[in-house]
Amino acid sequence: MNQPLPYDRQRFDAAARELVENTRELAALGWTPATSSNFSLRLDDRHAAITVSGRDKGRLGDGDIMVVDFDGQPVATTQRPSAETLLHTQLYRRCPDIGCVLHTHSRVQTVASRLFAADGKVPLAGYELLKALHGNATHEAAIDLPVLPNTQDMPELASRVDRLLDTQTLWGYLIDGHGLYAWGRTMAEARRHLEAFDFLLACELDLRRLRA
Ligand SMILES: CSCCC(=O)C(=O)COP(=O)(O)O
Ligand SMILES: [Zn+2]
Repeated sequence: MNQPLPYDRQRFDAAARELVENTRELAALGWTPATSSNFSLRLDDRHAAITVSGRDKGRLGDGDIMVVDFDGQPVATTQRPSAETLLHTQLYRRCPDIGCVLHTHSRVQTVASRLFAADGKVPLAGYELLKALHGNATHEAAIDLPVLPNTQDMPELASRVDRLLDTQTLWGYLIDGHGLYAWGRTMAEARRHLEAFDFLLACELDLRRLRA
């Protein structure tokens, strides 16, 4: 006899559809080269739906989404979750409001992460588009997008993120030579944040070129 699932199956099915649709759209922008990037949605207070590791994110089907608990362990499946699962589940565990985490490797994100790595942050100020980030009501907002050193040690990376979150509200961070993490309360909000960061980083790169 099959064991009952510890999560709501209908909720998982809906999350899988939403993840597949949004992942395909982000892949079509060229933001998920060479199987990179990973995407997740909260299911409840202990589980998230997340992309299976190593899949071509432009060709995902429902079978490429699985469930993990907030320790990053697979639930009711033998599939292997994203290698970066811990960077998703740490946010769900820590912040009950966070409903969606998106990670991409666009060229703009990767170049900016290299350029600003030594400073540990990208200062973003004076842009109307800062209002796309939840909580910012005016273009006069100024934020620092953190840039963390890359490592394959996910617990180490997760503890750096935890330390940042201890002192500030964040909607994303860069990892040097790697890509961008962004999140939100819903898929729509997480996408808005992801797209806003990518646009603002592209502006900063253009300004650097034009001023050189
Ligand atoms: C070939 S991309 C290297 C791993 C990575 O950074 C990534 O985003 C994708 O890893 P996943 O295990 O989630 O497919
Ligand atoms: Zn990655």
